[in-house]
Amino acid sequence: MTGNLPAAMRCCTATFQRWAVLSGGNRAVSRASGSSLACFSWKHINIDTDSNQSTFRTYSTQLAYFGKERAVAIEAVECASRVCQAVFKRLVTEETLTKKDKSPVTVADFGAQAVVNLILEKHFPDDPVVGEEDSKDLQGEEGRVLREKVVDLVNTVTEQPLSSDEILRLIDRGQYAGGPKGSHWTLDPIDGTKGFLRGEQFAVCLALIVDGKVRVGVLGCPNLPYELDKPDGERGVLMVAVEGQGAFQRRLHGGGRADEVPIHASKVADTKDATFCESVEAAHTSHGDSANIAKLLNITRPSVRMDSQCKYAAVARGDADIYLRLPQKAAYEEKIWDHAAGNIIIHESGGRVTDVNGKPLDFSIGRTLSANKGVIAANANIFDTVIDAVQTTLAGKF
Ligand SMILES: Nc1ncnc2c1ncn2[C@@H]1O[C@H](COP(=O)(O)O)[C@@H](O)[C@H]1OP(=O)(O)O
Ligand SMILES: [Mg+2]
Ligand SMILES: [Mg+2]
Ligand SMILES: [Mg+2]
Repeated sequence: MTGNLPAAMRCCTATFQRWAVLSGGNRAVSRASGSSLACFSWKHINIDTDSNQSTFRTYSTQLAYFGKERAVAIEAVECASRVCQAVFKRLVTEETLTKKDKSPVTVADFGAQAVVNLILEKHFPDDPVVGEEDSKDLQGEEGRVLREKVVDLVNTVTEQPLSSDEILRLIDRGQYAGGPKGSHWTLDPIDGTKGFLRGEQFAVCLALIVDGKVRVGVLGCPNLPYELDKPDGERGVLMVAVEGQGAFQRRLHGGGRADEVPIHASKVADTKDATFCESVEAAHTSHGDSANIAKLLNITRPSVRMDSQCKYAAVARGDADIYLRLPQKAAYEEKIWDHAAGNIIIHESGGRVTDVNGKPLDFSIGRTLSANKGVIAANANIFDTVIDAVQTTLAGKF
């Protein structure tokens, strides 16, 4: 299911039709669901429940509760998702698509990173951030046009107007190097930029890493259907997990904590009954290797291709059973912001995640997962069988 085909042509079986809504988007729906920035101000942000709970960051106590972190991360992701949706509504047009103009997603990327960092700084001023973006492209005369668009965007959601220097500073709060000690956040302001531009799947991804391990993760998925079986129903899902506390989904701009329901990875025990998902982009994963792995596992259903960490979301709530991300090049190092939130959400939903060699993802090294190659996620029942098939197929290449 690629973005080149109209949604109606992308499905040929009942399963595919059910899935088309996930991997394919519906521009009309996602436009209609985008909220207007004009009616949104972050002064309305209301950190719900738990925010006054004290939080232990000394992880060895095992008492970490992370109530405030959870609530602040949700608000930051919701706010950034609204920014992205407003940009989509306003700036992505048939013309920008025809011209393959990426400027709307660039504006949204920088705007979303500034907004998340503003909210994190307000509540956790001492926490560094490993964010995907930096302000280099916004500086000087060369960056003026883009910078002005980002500044306008961010100032639509702030209580007081921020100067462009202040906004660049906020974006650059994301330059932390990461590592094994202490606390830091990791942020992908828009994961799945191509999905965003097509009106398909993308995600705002935020996670807290303490002493090298992911403890809190939030995924904002504005175009993900709330219920897979209701393809014409509402879209916009937020998933959240805290270590040891389970994984939950709720409506992205909905009823708050009262709206949360626990999510669980599937219980499929025979891989022949499994559905697997993978990137749309052939540059990000080997579709050839995944077809061979599927054959070994007797999987007959076509793969579901979608952009972004929404693939983790699909496995975490049992819409899919397996996520395969198979290296194309041995040299590519996955980035921590592309996996941290999805990783904890899978673990807390009862699923498992490792790299292609069965090694847990190591978030303690720095900005990249330099000790890992690729990513495999699956429900716990079939995980070992899947890793065996991956190993047989890749034959020690990575
Ligand atoms: N060669 C690669 N292998 C794996 N992932 C990649 C590769 N190049 C870019 N990416 C990252 O994959 C993510 C999107 O993944 P998906 O295909 O699952 O939607 C993006 O964050 C993108 O990073 P970036 O956009 O910074 O280049
Ligand atoms: Mg990304
Ligand atoms: Mg990104
Ligand atoms: Mg990027």
